[in-house]
Amino acid sequence: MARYTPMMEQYLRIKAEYQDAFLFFRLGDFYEMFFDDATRASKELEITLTSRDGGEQGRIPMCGVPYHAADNYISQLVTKGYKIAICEQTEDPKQAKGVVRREVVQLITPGTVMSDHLIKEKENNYIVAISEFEDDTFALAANDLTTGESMATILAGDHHEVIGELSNLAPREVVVNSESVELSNAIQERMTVTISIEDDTRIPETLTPLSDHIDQPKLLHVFGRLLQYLIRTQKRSMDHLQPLRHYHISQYMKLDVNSKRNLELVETIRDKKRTGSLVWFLDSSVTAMGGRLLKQWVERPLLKQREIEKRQELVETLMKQFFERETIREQLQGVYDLERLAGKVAFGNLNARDLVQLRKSLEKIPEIKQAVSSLDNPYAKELGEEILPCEELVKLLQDAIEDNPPLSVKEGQMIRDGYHADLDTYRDASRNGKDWIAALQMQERERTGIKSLKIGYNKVFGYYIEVTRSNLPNLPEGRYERKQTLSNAERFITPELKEKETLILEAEEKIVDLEYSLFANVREEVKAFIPQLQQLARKISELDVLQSFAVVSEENRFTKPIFSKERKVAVEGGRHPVVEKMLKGREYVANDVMMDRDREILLITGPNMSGKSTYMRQLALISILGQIGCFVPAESAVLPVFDQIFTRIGAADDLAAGQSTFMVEMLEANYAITRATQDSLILLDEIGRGTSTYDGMALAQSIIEYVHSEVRAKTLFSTHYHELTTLEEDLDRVKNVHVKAVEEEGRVVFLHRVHDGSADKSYGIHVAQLANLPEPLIKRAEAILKEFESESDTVTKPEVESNTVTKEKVTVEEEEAQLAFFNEEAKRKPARTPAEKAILDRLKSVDIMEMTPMDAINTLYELKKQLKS
Ligand SMILES: Nc1ncnc2c1ncn2[C@@H]1O[C@H](COP(=O)(O)OP(=O)(O)OP(=O)(O)O)[C@@H](O)[C@H]1O
Repeated sequence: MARYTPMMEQYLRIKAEYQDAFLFFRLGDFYEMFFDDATRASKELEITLTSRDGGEQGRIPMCGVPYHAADNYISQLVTKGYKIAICEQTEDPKQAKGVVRREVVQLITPGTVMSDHLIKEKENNYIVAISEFEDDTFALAANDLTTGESMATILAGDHHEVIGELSNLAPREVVVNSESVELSNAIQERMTVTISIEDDTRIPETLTPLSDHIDQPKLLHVFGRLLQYLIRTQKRSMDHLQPLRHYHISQYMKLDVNSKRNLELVETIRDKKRTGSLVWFLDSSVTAMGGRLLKQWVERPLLKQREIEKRQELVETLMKQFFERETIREQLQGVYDLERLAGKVAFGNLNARDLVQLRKSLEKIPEIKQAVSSLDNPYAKELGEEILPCEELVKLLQDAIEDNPPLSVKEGQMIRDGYHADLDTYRDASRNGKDWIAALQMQERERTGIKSLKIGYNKVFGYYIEVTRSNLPNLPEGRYERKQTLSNAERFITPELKEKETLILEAEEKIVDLEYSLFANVREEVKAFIPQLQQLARKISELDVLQSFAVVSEENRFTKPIFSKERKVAVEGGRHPVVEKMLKGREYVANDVMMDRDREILLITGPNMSGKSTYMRQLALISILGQIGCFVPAESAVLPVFDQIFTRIGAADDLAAGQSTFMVEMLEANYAITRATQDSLILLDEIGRGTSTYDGMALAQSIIEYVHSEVRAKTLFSTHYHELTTLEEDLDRVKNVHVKAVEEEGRVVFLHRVHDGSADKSYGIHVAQLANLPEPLIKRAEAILKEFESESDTVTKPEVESNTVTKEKVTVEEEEAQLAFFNEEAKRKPARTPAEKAILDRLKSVDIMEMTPMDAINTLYELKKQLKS
C-alpha cells in the first residue's frame, strides 16, 4: 500500500476528525494546509498554492500562512462562514522522537469567535442549539461566548416558529442533531448561517451548576447539545458561562420575521444597514453593553403593563433630573465592556491593559451608584442597590497593576512597585546596576578624556563601551577588550562591566518571569469576580438603555403614552421617528390615528408617494416604542398593549419581482390573519397588487371581511382599489381615511396629511393632466372613469358577506362574482381609435422599474408626439 510520509500520515489522522473545517497545521512558523483544504484556501484567501513531497504518493497541494499573521486569514475564513481547526505542536520539537506531537487546540467557528475585530461592539454573537421533539415542539438554547450569557426556550409549532425566534437572535451558527436535515434546510433557505452537528445532549459534568435550577428535560436536552458543542470546539475553560436563563416568548410582543424586516427595527430593508433602523435611531447608549441590550429590548417589547410602566417612569425621572442623568452619562463614558472583559478573563486571553481598563471602569461605579440612588424613583433605587462596585477587585487591581503597562505580557512593566517583595528586590538590583553603569560612563570619560565615550546595550552583545574611531588613539592599552567593530566606532567590554552585566541581566530576566507569574495570579484572582462583574454589567446596561431612552425622548419631543385596557388607539400628532429624522430640515407632517370599537379597520387610500406606508408603519413603531418603555413620537398617545404586530408591506423590489411576490404576499397575509387576535395590530399594504386587478381586489375585499368578522384585530389596510372604499357602508367597523395631495402652481404637492373619508377618485387623471397629457386624452379618460364608476356600483363589487363569513362560503360565492366581473369587463371595453390603441400598447409594454427618470420623460415625449401625429 502506498504510504505518505509519517508527518502526512499524522496530518491525515487529525484531518479525518475535522472534515468540515480547514485544518491549520502548525509547521515551524507557518500554519500549512494540504490537499483540498489547500486548493480551496488558496482561492478564498488569494494565497499561492504550492506543493510538497508527500512520500510515495508524490507531491501534494499545499499552502500556508505565517502564524503571526494567522488572525487575519482566520477572520477572512470565519466571516465567510467556515470553521478552522487550529492544530499546534504540543511538544518541544527538540525533545521529540520522530514526528512532533500535534493536537487540535481549538476549533474556531462563526458562532464561537472571540477575536475583537470579528465581533460587533453593539451586537451579540449568538450560537444557537436546537432540539426537535416528537410532540412537535422545539427547544432552543442560545449562548454568546463573548459575554457568557445563555438562555433557552421551548417553542410549539412548525419550522416557521423556529425561524421566527432565530431571526430575533440572529445567530452566526446553529447546532442541530445529525438527523435534523429538513430543519437545517428550512433555516438555510431563510438565513445565512453555518449549520453544525452535535448529537451528544448530555450536560457535561463540570458544567452542571449552570443548569441545576432547571428541571425541564427539553431545556436540559438542548442546553446539553450546546455545551457539548462548545466544549468540543473550545477545548479550554469557560468559567464565565452564566447560568442558563429560561425565557418564554409569550412574555413578549410577537414580531415575526417579516414585521421586523418591514418595520426596519434593527436594519434597513434595502441595504441591511443599522443606520436608518429603529435601533440606530434609539441608540444614545454610552456603553457597548447598553447598545447590545437596547437591541434585545427593541426586538422584545413587553406585554405586562406594569413592567412597561416601570421603565417608562424611570425614563420620565431621568428626563426630569437632568443633572443626575448627565452625571450618569459622563461616568458611563469611562466604563468599558465589562461583559466581554469577563469573557476574556475566563479564556485567559486578556493582558495587563485590559486589567487597567477593568480597574478604570470599576472606579466609575461608585459615582454612578450614587447618582442612580439619588433619583426620585423606586426602580432607580432598586438599580442603585444592585449596582455593586466590587471594591475588593478594585483594590487588587490598584495595588497590582501599573497604569501604562505594555501590550505584551512577556516584557514586564506590568506590576506595581510594592506589590511583591521579591520583585522589588530584583528591581532594586536592576535599577542600582543601571545607576552603577551611568556612574561608570562618567568615570571612563574622565579616565580617558574622551567626551563622546558612552556605554550602551544591545540584545546580541549586551553592555559595551563605545568609542568613535577618531578617539581610539586616546584609549589606554590593556583593560579594554574589543567586542564589535562598526564603520566609525569600536565597542569594548571590561571585566567589571561584564560582571555587572551578568547581575543586571539576571535580575531583569527574573523580573520578567516573576512579573508574568504575578500577572497570571492576578488574572486568576480576577476570575473569582466573574459572576459579580456579569451582574454589574447587566445592571449598567439596563441603566444605559434607560438613559438612552430619556435622551432620545427629550431630543425628539416624545411623550409618555398611556396604556388603556379598552383596546383603543388615540394618537394625536403622531410621527414616524426615522422618516422624520431622514427628512433633514423638511417638515414632517404629524398625523392622528384614532381606532376603537367602531374603527377597527382603517382603509387608507391616496396616491402613490403620499405617505400611506409611512402612516401605517408610524403606528407600529409608536406601539413598539411604547411597549419597550420608551416615550413615543406624538403629542399624546393612548395605546392598547398589542400582543402581536403583523405586517405585509410591499417594497419597490417586490413589484418588479412579479408573480412570486404575490405568493409571498398571500403567505404573509395568511400568516397574519390566522394568528392575529383581537389584541393584535395588522398592517396590510396594498394587498392584491401582485396579481391582476379583479383577482387582487376580490382577495383584498375578502381579507378585509374576514378580519372584520373573524379576527377583529386593529388593522390598517392601504389600497389603490378605490372600489373598496364603499365597504365602509357595509361593514360597521371599517372606516375610510385618505392621504391628501393638492395641486400648487401646476405641480402635485403631497401634503402627507391623513383625513377621514376616501381619496378623490379622479386623482390619477389629475396627475396626468398636470403632466400635460393632451386634453382629448384626459377628456376620454374622464369619460371611461365615469363608465367604470356607474358599472362598478352595480356589478364589480360583490355583496359584502355577513359577519358569519367562512372560508368555504367565500370561495364559492366569490367564484360567481368573479365570473361576473370578467364577463362585464369584456363587454364594457370602450372602443378606441387606432392611435389610442397604439399608445396604450406602448404604455403597457414599458417597464417602469427598469427606467431612469430621463427614459421616462423621453417615452412620455414620444407618446405625446404620437398622439399629435
Ligand atoms: N407625514 C409625512 N410628512 C412628511 N413626509 C412624509 C410623510 N409621510 C411620508 N412622507 C414622505 O413621502 C415618502 C413616501 O411615503 P410612503 O412610502 O409612505 O408613500 P406611499 O403612499 O406608501 O407610497 P406608495 O403607494 O408608492 O407605496 C416618504 O419616503 C417620505 O419622504
